[in-house]
Amino acid sequence: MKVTVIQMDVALGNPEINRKRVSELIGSAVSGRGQVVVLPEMWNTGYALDKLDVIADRSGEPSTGLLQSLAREHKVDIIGGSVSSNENSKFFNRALVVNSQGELVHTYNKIHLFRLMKEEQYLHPGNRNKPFDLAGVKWGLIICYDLRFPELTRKLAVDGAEILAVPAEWPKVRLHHWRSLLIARAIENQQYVVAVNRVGSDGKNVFGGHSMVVDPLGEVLYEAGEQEEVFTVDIDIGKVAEVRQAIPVFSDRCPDCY
Ligand SMILES: NC(=O)CCC(=O)C(=O)O
Repeated sequence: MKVTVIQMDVALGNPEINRKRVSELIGSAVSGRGQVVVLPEMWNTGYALDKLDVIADRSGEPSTGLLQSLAREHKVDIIGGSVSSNENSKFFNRALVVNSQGELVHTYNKIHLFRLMKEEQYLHPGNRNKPFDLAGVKWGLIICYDLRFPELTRKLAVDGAEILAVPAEWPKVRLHHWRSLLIARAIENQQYVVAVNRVGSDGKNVFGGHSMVVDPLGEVLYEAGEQEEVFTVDIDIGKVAEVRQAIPVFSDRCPDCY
């Protein structure tokens, strides 16, 4: 399976520019190659949280419709990172996943809201997260700060996830945590990790890029730099079962003992 990561800048508070950019990047980078494409966190608005009543999606639109038509047009599955979405005046940081037939196959509202970027003042947290099927593979998806809560990723892996997608807006100042936690989640859960960070600045934070794909042994298969970049990595999903058989963490774990 080929996974294409779109490491992009996000125009603060300007969904029109961001939708245009996402359309261009998906169109030019992946047209006709039959891949899973992954976008970063809050790519429609960035963290313009005080303007969400005007600029956020309403019930996932227009972002869902846009991703559905791009998926159909380019015949790609899209893990559409996350977008700010207004549900009856409650705002969520919501992940959207559409398959290549243009069907919305998964949504997830970020559970752990990040106080350092004031999310808890503007957004409502999600309260559930389950794996989903895409391109014949079982995926888990968490959003950015969720990465610091290993029990969430472990539960997704116990429930069957073989690959973890991590859309993010992770500041450069904590890149060391980003890299270390992504590699740790891959090793401890013996799964691939596909992590997509944004680049650029929103005036308050400079975002670090370093999107990466990590294999189930914790080897970094590709790591981007700190500029916009689109890259594709071949994933051998059979490696998940191989590693889980070689080091049987999932049969040796003892949740009743701790
Ligand atoms: N957007 C986020 O959730 C940022 C999380 C972050 O920066 C962290 O250090 O955790």
